[in-house]
Amino acid sequence: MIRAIVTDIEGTTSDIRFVHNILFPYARQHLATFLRDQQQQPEVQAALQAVRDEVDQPQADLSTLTQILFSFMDQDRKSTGLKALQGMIWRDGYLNGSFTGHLYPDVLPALTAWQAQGLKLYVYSSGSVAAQKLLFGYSDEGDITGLFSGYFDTHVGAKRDVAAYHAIAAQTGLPAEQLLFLSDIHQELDAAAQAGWHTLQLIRGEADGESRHRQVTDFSEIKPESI
Ligand SMILES: CSCCC(=O)C(=O)COP(=O)(O)O
Ligand SMILES: [Mg+2]
Repeated sequence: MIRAIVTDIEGTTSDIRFVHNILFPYARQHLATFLRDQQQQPEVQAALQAVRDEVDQPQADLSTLTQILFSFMDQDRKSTGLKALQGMIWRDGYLNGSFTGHLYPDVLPALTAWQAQGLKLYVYSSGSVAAQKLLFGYSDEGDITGLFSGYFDTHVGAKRDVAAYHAIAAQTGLPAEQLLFLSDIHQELDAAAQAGWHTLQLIRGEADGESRHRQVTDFSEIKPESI
């Protein structure tokens, strides 16, 4: 029996075009100014140090780090340091009303119903936990963060690594067979399945012919009690 649902964001709860056409360009546009003005903030220093560690360049200065971060963005690299900085930059965008966090219309009704059934809800995204809370806190449907019991990002591991799903299961206190992971990316679902989780793949756009996971087109098709 499913007792908790863990959901991905990009391509699952929210349109990939919101992330790639709104969020990522906003971070790119403001990165250099943000780093110049905020580099002394402890959370910014910690993120920059994480980038130095990631590329093994302990002496890298701000100019070098800025170029590295631009190249990470070009590659859509799921760098923990980059993701932390993007989240800090997006905060201004949410607060000044530049955008709200996209939610597919089927998401909030389903999450609300699942919570009412007694299921615990969690988020697992490559975006930082702070960025996840912003997206759901300033969503198209208002602040829906109260629905979630917890948030996970790449600090537990990469989304294609089996170990990340073991770590999340341990933190929820539930056995793998009581956990359901929702994602649009079959390699992420492969890792969750290898950890013993149930999986469902969201097909919000083009079909994924290589997937071995059960597929649904939106959250209204998901019946946790029948899994
Ligand atoms: C928190 S919204 C931004 C998501 C993000 O930065 C990203 O790289 C997409 O990650 P996901 O794991 O949700 O596909
Ligand atoms: Mg996704």
